[in-house]
Amino acid sequence: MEKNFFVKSHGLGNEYIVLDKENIDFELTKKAIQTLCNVHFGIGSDGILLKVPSEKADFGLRIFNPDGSEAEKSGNGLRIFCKFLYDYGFTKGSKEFSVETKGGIVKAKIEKEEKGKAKIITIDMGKAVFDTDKIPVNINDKECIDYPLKVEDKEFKINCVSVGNPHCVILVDNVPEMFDEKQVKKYGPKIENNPIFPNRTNVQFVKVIDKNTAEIKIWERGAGYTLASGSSSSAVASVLYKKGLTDSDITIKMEGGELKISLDKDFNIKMTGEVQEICKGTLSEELIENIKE
Ligand SMILES: N[C@H](CCC[C@H](N)C(=O)O)C(=O)O
Repeated sequence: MEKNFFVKSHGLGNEYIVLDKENIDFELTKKAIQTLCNVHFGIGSDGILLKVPSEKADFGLRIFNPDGSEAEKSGNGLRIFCKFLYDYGFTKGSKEFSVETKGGIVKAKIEKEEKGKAKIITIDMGKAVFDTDKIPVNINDKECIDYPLKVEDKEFKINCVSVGNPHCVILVDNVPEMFDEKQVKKYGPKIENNPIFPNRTNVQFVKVIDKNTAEIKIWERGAGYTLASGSSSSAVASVLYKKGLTDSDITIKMEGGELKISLDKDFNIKMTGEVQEICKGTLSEELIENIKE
C-alpha cells in the first residue's frame, strides 16, 4: 500500500475516510482531522477511521468526528472499516473477525460480497446500556426514559442510551414539527451540548411506523446533521423495544437508506447494512504540508 493511501466509502450516505496509522507520515491531530473532513480544504467526510494495532482483537479502530473529537463507536464507520479490511486483504479472506474500538470489541461478518468486494456487513454492536451513570447523563434517576428536557421554547421527552457512544432518542409524536431537517439543525446542537450530557450526545428524532419499522432524523455529536447513522439506529431500536413500541427486529429508515437491527432479550444488538466504496488514492504532499503546519 502506498504511503498516505486513503479510501473513502459510505454507509447509506454517511461517509468516512479510512487511513492506516502504520501507513501515514503525519500525526492525525485535531487540525489534520478537521482539514481532511473539510470539503473545501480537504477530501470532505463525516469522519475519519484510523486502523491501529490491537492486542485484544483481530484489528483496532479509532473513530474521529469532523470536529476532531473521538467517538467510542460508529455503526456505519464499522461497516466501512470492515469492508476496507476485507477488500484490501487484511483479513486474508476470512469473513468473520473482531475489531477493538474505544467503546468495546465488536464482531463483524461479511454477509454478502460481489466480485470479491464486501457489500453487506453485519456488526455485533454490543449491548445497549440504560444506566444514566454509564451513558453518561447527569440526572438523579437511574435511567433516563421519558425525562422532560426544556430546550428554549420546547419541552422534549428524552430517552437516553449508550451503545458505546451516548444517544438521546426523542419520539416526535408530541412534537411532530420536529421531524424536519431545519428543526433538527436548530434544536440538535442545543441538545448535543446540553450540560446534562458531560460527554455531549448524539440526538435522534423518531417516528414509529409500525411494530417493525421506524423512521429517524439524526443530529450527530461532533458531526451534525447526517443522512444515516448505525449507532443511532441501534440506539433508537433499543429504546423503542424497551418501551414496548416495536418488536426486537426492526428496520430503521433514514434519508440515506435503511438498516436492519435485531436485539436479543438482553439488548445485545446486531446491525446489518450495505457499504459502498467511493474513491481511493494517496493524500497529496501539499495537503500533508498544510496539515503539518
Ligand atoms: N458522531 C458519533 C460517531 C459516529 C456515529 C455514526 N456515524 C454511526 O454510523 O454510528 C459520536 O460522536 O458518537
